[in-house]
Amino acid sequence: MEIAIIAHDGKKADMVQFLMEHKDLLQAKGISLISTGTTGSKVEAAGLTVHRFLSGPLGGDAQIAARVAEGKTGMVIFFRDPLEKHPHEPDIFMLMRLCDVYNVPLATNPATATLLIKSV
Ligand SMILES: O=C(CO)COP(=O)(O)O
Repeated sequence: MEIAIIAHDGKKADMVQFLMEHKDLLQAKGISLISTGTTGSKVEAAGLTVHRFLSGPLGGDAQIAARVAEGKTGMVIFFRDPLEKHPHEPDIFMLMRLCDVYNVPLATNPATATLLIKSV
């Protein structure tokens, strides 16, 4: 199963903590991870293998949205920062919208992500 990992800058520390807590499970289940560019470097630093797409503001969210639409990505874990403005907001909403269009599980905070990852 392919899972997308994305975090806004203000949430990257939370994402790293989440990954460290669930690293064993992610590796044991043979999950392949994909990520937006800068988030991907954090995923790698956490000791996990990940395929990195472009940085979010440069089209990375759109690339992952396309994979959701194509049926390639089965879950999206996207720690959004609700207290910041983002120049690529249309891409962010597109990704979330396509998760709903294609009924792909989407977690936007650590509490939901923890529940979702335990169900894999
Ligand atoms: O902006 C993002 C998600 O909308 C994340 O992009 P980065 O992982 O490149 O910081």
